[in-house]
Amino acid sequence: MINKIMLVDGSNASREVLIRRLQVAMPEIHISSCATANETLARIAEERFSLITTALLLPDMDGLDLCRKIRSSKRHRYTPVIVVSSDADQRLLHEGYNAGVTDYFDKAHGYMAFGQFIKSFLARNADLFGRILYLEDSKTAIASTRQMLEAHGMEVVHASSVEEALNLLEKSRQANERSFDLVITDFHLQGQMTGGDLLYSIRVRQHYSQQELPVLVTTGNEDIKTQVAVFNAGANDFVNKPLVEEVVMARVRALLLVKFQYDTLRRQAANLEQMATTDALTSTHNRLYLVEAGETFLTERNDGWVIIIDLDHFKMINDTEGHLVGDQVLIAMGKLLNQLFQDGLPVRFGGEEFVVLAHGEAIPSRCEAMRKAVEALKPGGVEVTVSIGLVAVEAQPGKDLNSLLGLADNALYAAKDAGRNRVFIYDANANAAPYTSVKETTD
Ligand SMILES: Nc1nc2c(ncn2[C@@H]2O[C@H](COP(=O)(O)OP(=O)(O)OP(=O)(O)O)[C@@H](O)[C@H]2O)c(=O)[nH]1
Repeated sequence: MINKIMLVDGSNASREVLIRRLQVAMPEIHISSCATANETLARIAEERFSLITTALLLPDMDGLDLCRKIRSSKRHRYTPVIVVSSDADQRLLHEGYNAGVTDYFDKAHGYMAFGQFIKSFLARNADLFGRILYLEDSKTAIASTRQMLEAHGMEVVHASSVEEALNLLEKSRQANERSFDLVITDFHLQGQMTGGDLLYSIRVRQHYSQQELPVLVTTGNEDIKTQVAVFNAGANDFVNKPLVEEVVMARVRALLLVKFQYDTLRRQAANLEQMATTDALTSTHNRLYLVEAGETFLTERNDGWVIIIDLDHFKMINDTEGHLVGDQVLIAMGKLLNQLFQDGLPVRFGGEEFVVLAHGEAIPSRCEAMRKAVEALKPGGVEVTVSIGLVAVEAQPGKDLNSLLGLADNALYAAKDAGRNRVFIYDANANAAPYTSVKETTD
């Protein structure tokens, strides 16, 4: 996480303005500042910063020399460094890359633009930190690789055998905890099972795709045959031993990027699906969802019911209390239906009409309880009642959802005709009768 910025500038006035611009653009970020290069070097040896900005002319050192020193430090070797200057183009073109400058803010754009520039830089270069399952059985390799990964902000969980690695993967899946973002494994292990076996289990047995769980293989053998074997086994990529930090980290970041982009796409797809099938006002399902999932829901069991609920004299509520209060009533109705029919499929059918699909012998009595609950609801102090019509799927053999909705609607009209605020059931003899006349058992 980027949360600490070091700002280096020899001029008090300029430092103050730049800090203010950063604070305005990113109030959540902690900003420290230094006036000289030596002060900066002492400070960054003590504390870890996620970004450093520096002027090109400092009282005690050239800004690019400071950058070189930052690059040779252990702690901030990979920390982005941004030069802030008004005429650095030529120098940066010739020397900046070698000195390790990451980017350049031209003061000619004005101080106002500085905060937004850094904010957008951070958004575009968000650091990639992942949880890595690391399988290696050589003690010397474990310590150094772990240290390297942790120095780059990775969380490392080590396993020394394939069995242990598979156990850790399975456990995190079962516990539904944050699973691993990347597996790094040696291809040739001393135990009975090899890195190839681990890959086989991950891809074929546990069905993780290469985007869901990337695997980076380390191998001491770089011949083409081994490379082909590594990829055939389902690895995303490989690195040769002895490991070179820059190479390993470039691969790790590229694979984490694949994984995180895949996670984001999956989350967005799930959100879109949710939005497309949910009624925005009442948070019940919408009509589209009823069409898509209704028939399947009813055929899951043989004791299904189709229920239509209509608010009584809702036009009057709108007319006397206003549409906003009307909306509050609809929201309260949606909440109640979602609560009462968590095991069912509550839907806003349109306007002030709801449909619920539900299973169980006690559905008529649950509808009567719902009617009473609406009476007691009084959302925003408004007295509200509902009329309810329902039909049992079993009593109407061969009827599809559309026809059942029509029959439930007949019962609803009978309830309205009989004076509203009541439950009517459409029975097997094509009669719509009030709830109280029906004998029922409870679930
Ligand atoms: N506030 C609000 N009103 C809505 C919304 N959708 C539909 N309505 C209103 O719901 C009312 C439905 O009125 P009617 O169909 O005449 O039914 P009713 O007044 O409930 O009468 P009965 O059903 O016979 O008891 C209309 O005034 C619509 O404008 C909505 O999203 N918000």
